[in-house]
Amino acid sequence: MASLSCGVPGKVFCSSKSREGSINDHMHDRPKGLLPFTRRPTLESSTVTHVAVTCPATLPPPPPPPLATEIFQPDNNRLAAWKSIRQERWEGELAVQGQIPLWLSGTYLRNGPGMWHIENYNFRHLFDGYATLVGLHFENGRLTAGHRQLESEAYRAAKKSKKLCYREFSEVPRAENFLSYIGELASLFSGASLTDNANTGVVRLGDGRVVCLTETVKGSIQIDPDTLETVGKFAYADSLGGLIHSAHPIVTQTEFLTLLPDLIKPGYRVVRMDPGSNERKVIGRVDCRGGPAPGWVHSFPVSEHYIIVPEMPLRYCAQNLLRAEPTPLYKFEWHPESKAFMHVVSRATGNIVGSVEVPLFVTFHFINAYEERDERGRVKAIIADCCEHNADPSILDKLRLQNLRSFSGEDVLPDARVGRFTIPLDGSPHGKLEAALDPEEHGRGMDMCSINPDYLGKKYRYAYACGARRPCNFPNTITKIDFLTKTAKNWHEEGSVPSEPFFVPRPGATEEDDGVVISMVSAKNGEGFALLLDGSSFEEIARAKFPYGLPYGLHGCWVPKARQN
Ligand SMILES: CC(=O)/C=C/C=C(C)/C=C/C1=C(C)CCCC1(C)C
Ligand SMILES: CC(/C=C/C=O)=C\C=C\C=O
Ligand SMILES: [Fe+2]
Repeated sequence: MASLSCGVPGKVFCSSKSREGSINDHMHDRPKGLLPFTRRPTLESSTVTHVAVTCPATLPPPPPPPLATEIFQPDNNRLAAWKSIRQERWEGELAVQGQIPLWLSGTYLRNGPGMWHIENYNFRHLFDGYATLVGLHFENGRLTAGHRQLESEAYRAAKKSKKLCYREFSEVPRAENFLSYIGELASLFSGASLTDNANTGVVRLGDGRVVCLTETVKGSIQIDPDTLETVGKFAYADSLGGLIHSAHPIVTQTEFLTLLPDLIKPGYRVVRMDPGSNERKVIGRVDCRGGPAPGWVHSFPVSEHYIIVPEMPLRYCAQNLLRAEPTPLYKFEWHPESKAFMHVVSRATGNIVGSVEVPLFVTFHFINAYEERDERGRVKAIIADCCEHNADPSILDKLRLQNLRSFSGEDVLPDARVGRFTIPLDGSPHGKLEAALDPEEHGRGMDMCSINPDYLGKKYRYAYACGARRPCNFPNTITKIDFLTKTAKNWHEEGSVPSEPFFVPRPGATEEDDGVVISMVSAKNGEGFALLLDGSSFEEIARAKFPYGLPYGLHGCWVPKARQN
């Protein structure tokens, strides 16, 4: 029986029908000699009928004992971070150790690729997995939690046909014959074969709608933040076309800004959408200054008056898009000769007010940006911070599931830092890129960042991110960066993998770090828990264990509880 039950009494969706899945022994990406990581239901068997019942206060069954032939690695084998979620959905109240502040009222939603297989076929890369949404509902110091698979077309088609039907980050459906290969090439250009598996992030628009996103434009899917149910496609009501966009739009109460890379005439369109509207409007365009294709724009920063468009030498690659087998850089290519640039677009006019060459860089995530003024109050430079991988694109391949699942104790996570760009607006041709603090402060690991949202685009002092306690193969600490003192405070629990720390400010706060930091942790012993740290002291204030291990997840958002009256 693969169904889950709750750790505390509560409303739980229990499986009315389920069967233990076969052991997956066809893992194409498993190192030779290692046996399966876990028993788990097949995709089919996890598609169970769910009935809301009240469960007794039982703990879930312990994980199955390893088979006699299994090589048991106590430190590595139980971690749930890189294992597919075992059931489509669950919901229940969690017992809380510690104190949840009473002011914390609302829902933290986290999205991420939580299911990395179809039947006995295992995906290659972290970013390939089908989206799993996790929700934490905080109210009056209590916590109700749950997860649910996102019902994208890609996920539904895979369940129905028991095979991959759309192109994921690294996975490509197998063409059955030459004619179907030609058909697939055509459908790649029309976008029909691209995934809508919105597994990267989730945002709350100014009008209250909640949308899951990935890098394909068609992968914009609205969900209900209370039930985690899929509402339907978020269709853009404009004729901008374009197949891909930044996975991280800038979303505030008043706007939605994103970048649409143009692969035909290399450049980026800067677009804006109002709350309540589905229509994006172009506010500017940046032509690339180097390379055969635009640089990858997983994210970008904004300051109060400007949108900053990064042109990274890790560029989209048309040939790699067509390949059935991935290259070490997947759909991208490293072009150091094409150089790197930062462009600055005025929010008011859409004009380019600055464009400078910068040192080569690799980043997924920008942290924030702000304007520096001269003594007469004129903006003289933009400061833009990012999680920078020392201009080494190999980080992308380190996120292959085989690498993540096979930690041997060797320190294999490449070094990263907080990269701080200084982009002059006085016409100088070059900008600077330097470490904002000594990377040893956060163990030379740096990714998955957040800030106090009230400081978006403004001068700020603190950032929260995942850092490293070495040796490791993935960021394994939660770190609070203080840009003023150039120091970091670090949370770490041996063998565990925390997801992106998300900062929620206390209503009425006057200090930037007055609030809580939420993260979901996959623990070494196979368990999963929600963790709350005090934003200021960075001490743990509460944790609440899920009745099952949590797969790793990427980005989240906060949905405040609607005020009554
Ligand atoms: C999870 C994450 O961070 C990134 C996901 C990126 C995806 C799903 C990218 C998909 C793509 C294709 C399916 C083809 C076109 C290129 C590209 C945008 C990389
Ligand atoms: C998890 C990650 C990088 C970790 C490297 O240290 C990147 C995630 C990117 C997508 O959101
Ligand atoms: Fe991201």
